[in-house]
Amino acid sequence: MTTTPHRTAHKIDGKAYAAALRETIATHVAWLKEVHGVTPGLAVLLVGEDPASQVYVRNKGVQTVEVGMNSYEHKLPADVSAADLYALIDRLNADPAVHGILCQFPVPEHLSETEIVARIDPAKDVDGLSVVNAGLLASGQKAMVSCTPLGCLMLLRDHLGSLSGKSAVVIGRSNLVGKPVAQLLLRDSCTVTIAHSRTANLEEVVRGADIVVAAVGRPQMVKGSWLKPGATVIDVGINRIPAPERGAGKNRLVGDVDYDSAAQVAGAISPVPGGVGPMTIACLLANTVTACCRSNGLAEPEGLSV
Ligand SMILES: NC(=O)C1=CN([C@@H]2O[C@H](COP(=O)(O)OP(=O)(O)OC[C@H]3O[C@@H](n4cnc5c(N)ncnc54)[C@H](OP(=O)(O)O)[C@@H]3O)[C@@H](O)[C@H]2O)C=CC1
Ligand SMILES: Nc1nc(=O)c2c([nH]1)NC[C@@H]1CN(c3ccc(C(=O)N[C@@H](CCC(=O)O)C(=O)O)cc3)C=[N+]21
Repeated sequence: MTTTPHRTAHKIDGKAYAAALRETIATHVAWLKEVHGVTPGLAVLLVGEDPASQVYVRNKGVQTVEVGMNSYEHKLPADVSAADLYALIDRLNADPAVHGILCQFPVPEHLSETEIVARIDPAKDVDGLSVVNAGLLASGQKAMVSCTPLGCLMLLRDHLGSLSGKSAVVIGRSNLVGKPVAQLLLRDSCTVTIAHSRTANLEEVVRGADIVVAAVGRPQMVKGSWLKPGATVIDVGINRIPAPERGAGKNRLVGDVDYDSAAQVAGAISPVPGGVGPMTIACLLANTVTACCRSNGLAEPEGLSV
C-alpha cells in the first residue's frame, strides 16, 4: 500500500512582514523629522458611508499616526459634487504638508474614478493609479507603484528570493491590482500570463504556474486541484461570506483561493486575513515616505520600494 505524504504549505505571514515594514517606516519618518524638519503627510478622501471603506480608512489613519506621520482624513457626503471634490483635491495638491493623496474607491455613481485620479498630482498619487505612474511602470521607469501590487511583490521576493525565469499567472486585470502586479512580475523577469473572466481553460493555465496571484473578487474560486505542486500562491481577494457557524447574521473574510485545499498542494500561500491586506496599508505608508523624499529632493530610503 502506498501512502501519500501529507503536505501543508508554508504560510506567508503578511501581517508580520507588514509590522516589520512599519517599524522601518517609523525609523525613516523619525529621521526625516529630526534631520530635515519634514513630517510626511497622507490625505485620505472618503466619499459616502460604505461600511467596509470606513473600516479601511480608519485603519489607514491609525497606522499613519502610529509611524509618526500626519494623517488628514476628509469625509465627504455621498452627494458631494464633482466640482467640490476637485476643489479639495486642488487644495491638497498645492499643500506642501501633504505628500500623498488617496481617494478610497468605489465612489458613488455620479463621480468618475478616472477623472478623480487624473486630478491628483502624479507626484502625490500614492495609489499609483494615474496615467503617468501606470505609464512609468509599464516603461520600466521609477514610478509610484500601487500599494497592493507593491505588497505582493515584497512578499514574493521575501519568500522566493529571485523571481527570474519563473512562470507567473495573475488572475484579474484591474488597473488597481492585476495589471500592475503583472508589470512588476515582468520587471523581475517572470514569464507572465494575465488571466481574466474570458480566459479559456483557466484551471490549465493556472496549473502551469510557479507563481499564482489571485485578484478576482470571487470567494474561494481557485482550488488546490488547479495548482502545480509546490506553487507559491498570493491571495489578494477580500470577500465577506456568511458564517452562520459564528452566529446568526455573522460574516467571515475569505480570499479568492480555497485556502484549505490549496494548502495541500502549494509550497506557500498567503492567508486572508493576514496576508496581502496588511501589506497594502503598510505600502501606502511606504509610498507616502517615498513621495515625501522625492518632493524634498532627498535620497530615497531603501526597502520601501521595489
Ligand atoms: N488585499 C487588498 O489590499 C486588496 C484586495 N482587493 C480585492 O482583490 C479582489 C480584486 O480586486 P480588483 O482588482 O479591484 O477587482 P475588479 O473587480 O476590478 O477586477 C476583477 C478581475 O477579475 C476578473 N474575473 C472576474 N471573474 C473571473 C472569473 N470567473 N475568472 C477569471 N477572472 C475573473 C475580471 O475579469 P474581466 O476584466 O474580464 O471582467 C477582472 O479583471 C477583490 O476581492 C478585492 O476586494 C482589492 C484591492 C486591495
Ligand atoms: N483607492 C483605493 N486604493 C486601495 O488600495 C483600495 C481601495 N481604493 N478600495 C478598497 C480596496 C481594498 N483595500 C484593502 C486594504 C486593506 C485591507 C486589510 O487590511 N485587510 C485585512 C483585514 C481587514 C478586515 O478584517 O476587514 C487583512 O486582510 O488581514 C483590505 C483591503 C484597499 N483598497
